[in-house]
This record gives sequence, C-alpha cells and structure tokens, in this order.
Amino acid sequence: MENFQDGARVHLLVVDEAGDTTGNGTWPETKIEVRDLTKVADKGVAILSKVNVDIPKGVIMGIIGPSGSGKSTFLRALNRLWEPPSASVFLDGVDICDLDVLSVRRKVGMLFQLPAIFEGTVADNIRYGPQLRGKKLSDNDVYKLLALADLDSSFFDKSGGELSVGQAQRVALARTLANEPEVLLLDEPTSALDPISTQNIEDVLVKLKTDRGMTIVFVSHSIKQIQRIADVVCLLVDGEIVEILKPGQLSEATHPTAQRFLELSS
Ligand SMILES: Nc1ncnc2c1ncn2[C@@H]1O[C@H](COP(=O)(O)OP(=O)(O)OP(=O)(O)O)[C@@H](O)[C@H]1O
Repeated sequence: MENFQDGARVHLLVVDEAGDTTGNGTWPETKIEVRDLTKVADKGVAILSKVNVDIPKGVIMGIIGPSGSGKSTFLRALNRLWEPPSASVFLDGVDICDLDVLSVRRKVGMLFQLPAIFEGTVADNIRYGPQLRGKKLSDNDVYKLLALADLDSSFFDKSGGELSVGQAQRVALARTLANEPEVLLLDEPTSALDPISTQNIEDVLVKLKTDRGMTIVFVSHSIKQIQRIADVVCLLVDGEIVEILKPGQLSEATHPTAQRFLELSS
C-alpha cells in the first residue's frame, strides 16, 4: 500500500507491489469513495476540507486526529447523518445523495459512543429496524444476532435498564446488525467501556470483517486500539486527511501536527 498526495487529494492505493496488503489478503474493491468532501461552518471556517479517500471493501479503517479535527463530521457524512454535497460520497460507485436516505442508513449502519436503548426488551430493540421495513425477525433470528454481538440468550427478554453500558453497546450493535448493513460506522464505540467490554466489541468487529467481509470505519482516540484492529489508519488534522498509513507505520507520519499528536497519544 502506498499513499500520496497531489494538491489536496489523498489517494489510497490498497494493493502494494507484492499484490498484498497488511497480510490480510488483497482488497480488490472500493466500497466507499470520498471525493473533495468539504464542509464550511457558518462563519466560513472549514470543518472538512477537500477530503479524498477510498475505503476498500472488507477493511477496518481507523480514523484518528485531534479533538475538533472533523472525525465525527466525516463519519456522519458517510450515511447522510450530515448531508454531504452531491457527488462527494459514493457507495459502490453510486452517489449516496441519489439514493433513498433510509436505504443508505440501512446499508451503512452507525453506532455511537453512548448507546440509546429504546423502551421494551432487547428483542424488541433488535427487531425494530427490520420491522420498519415490514420484516418480522423470528426468535431464532434474534438469538443469532445476540450471539453475533457476543451476548447470550438470557439477554433476549431484558430491558434497557437492566444492561451495563458495555452490554447496551453490544445490544445497539446487534440492533444495527439486524439491518444487515454492508458498512459499519462507529464513533468512539468503546470510550465509555472497561477493557473487557472494549475487547468484546473489538473481537466482534474483527469477526464481522473476517467472516462477513464487512467494511468498518471507526473513530477512536486510542492509538493502541487502532493498532489492535485497524488495517488502515486515516489521520485528520483541521478537517484534512494528512496521512493514510498502516497501523504499523504510524511512526512514519510526516505531518508535524500528526507527529506531535501521535507522540502525545502513544
Ligand atoms: N453544525 C455545526 N456547525 C458549526 N460547527 C460545527 C458543526 N458541527 C461541528 N462543528 C465544528 O466542527 C469541528 C469538527 O467537529 P467534529 O465533531 O467533527 O470533530 P471531532 O474530530 O469528531 O472532535 P472530537 O474528537 O472532539 O469528538 C469542531 O470545531 C466543531 O465545533
């Protein structure tokens, strides 16, 4: 893999000279293309500035950068929680602004830092998304989703109030997975969790990538977490992607703010 910049454009070449990537196989397809994605705040301050990146299918991409650098805004653009300008985000080659917004959010699921569990049981929560589309999940479907999110069958009938934050995060993950997303976005999904719950979520993410070829993009403030599970890391500074690196190459970052950020974060 190689990254290079031409003007404001940053390109990610996913297959290196040996035809391989990080040892996890090659990435033949681009799942999401981001082209010149820009967001300017009311006072003319750029929140995102000509962001260009290809997100390959079946990889885990970590997004890091200083507070306020635009990480959440970038993530939210990928499923239209923030409406990006047209022709700046493409899913399987199609401009997401030309797709039905609910179908974008079904295909590109999102998990937040603090999960909101709806009223009712865990099973009700998991059934919620498919039900909106007129699909009723069987009990067996729900049990499978619980297992996928590393929750045992005893959670089926629990209510949100009975869950720890870590368990609630896994229920929220199961609820997102019930929509059968192709891409999973996570905004600091483990920042409120203890190390064991964090590891549970990380294990689930790696399994989703390995077993289902899911494309995963997550924001994290933890360099160690990025190094544990990401295949590719994007460093955002002041709304620009300044580095795209493999996790093992972070010491090779050349952008001064990125270098300082990485130094202080390690
Ligand atoms: N709707 C908005 N209007 C104006 N400014 C905004 C808006 N949304 C975000 N911002 C600003 O854009 C910048 C980027 O915010 P964003 O939340 O994307 O950063 P971040 O890198 O995720 O930060 P953190 O790590 O602190 O969560 C911040 O300066 C924020 O104050």
